[in-house]
Amino acid sequence: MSESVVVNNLRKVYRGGVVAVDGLTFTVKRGEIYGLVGPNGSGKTTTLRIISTLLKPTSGDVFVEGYSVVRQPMAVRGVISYLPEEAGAYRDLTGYDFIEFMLSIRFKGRELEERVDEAISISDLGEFIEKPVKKYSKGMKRILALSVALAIHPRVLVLDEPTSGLDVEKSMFVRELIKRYREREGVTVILSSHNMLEVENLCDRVGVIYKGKLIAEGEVHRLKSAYSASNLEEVFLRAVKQHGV
Ligand SMILES: Nc1ncnc2c1ncn2[C@@H]1O[C@H](COP(=O)(O)OP(=O)(O)OP(=O)(O)O)[C@@H](O)[C@H]1O
Repeated sequence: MSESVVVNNLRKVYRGGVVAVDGLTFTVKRGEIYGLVGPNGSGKTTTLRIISTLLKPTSGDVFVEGYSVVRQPMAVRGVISYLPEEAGAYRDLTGYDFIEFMLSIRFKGRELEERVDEAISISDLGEFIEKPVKKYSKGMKRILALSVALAIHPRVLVLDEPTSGLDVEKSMFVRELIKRYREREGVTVILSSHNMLEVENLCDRVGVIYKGKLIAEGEVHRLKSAYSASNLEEVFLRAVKQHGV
């Protein structure tokens, strides 16, 4: 597998002096599902927003499919889809109108029709697709936004807390979608999550981030054995202790 996303000595200091990301380096292989885990405020969202070109790093760089987020942000945008944690949809639009509007930014004519049909099929929202988004549950809104992100056919999919606040059924639906899409399209996925169990089941590798630094990284079973831990939460606690950060 070759490299798809290369995060290189990334640092982000917000105005006011908060160091959100502090020398982060990691690589995600093409077709891999990579999970960033860490507590509130550890720098996950900041990192994902930089990868998606929504935020500029203070120093360092990220290469997405070979394109630099600093020097070639437009090229990066052409190969990436980003699902923010609070992926909103305009309340008064129907699900169908939302999908069509979002996809019309990238596609036209016949291709737009095909992508809209694909997003509707991915979302599996049945008759709700014709109802206003304000009638949707949080899970349905997230699935709607994810179906647009997938119908774009990105080479890299960036998902901030894709299942946070969703019930068991909707979380499973989202996880299955991500897995299926990776199998089918070979997309690279980077996601953040607080749900260690979910990350264990979904991700090929994880990066444990704490105070803007990567303090452990690897396949979950290897991390568990390296830290003599029975689950990822224990890995995290032992890594924090070991690194003394
Ligand atoms: N726009 C901003 N201005 C100043 N500080 C910020 C800003 N956004 C985030 N921060 C700070 O940067 C740090 C990292 O925040 P970030 O949202 O990246 O963490 P996170 O790991 O995604 O947290 P969570 O799990 O709660 O979403 C925190 O201390 C946060 O308060």
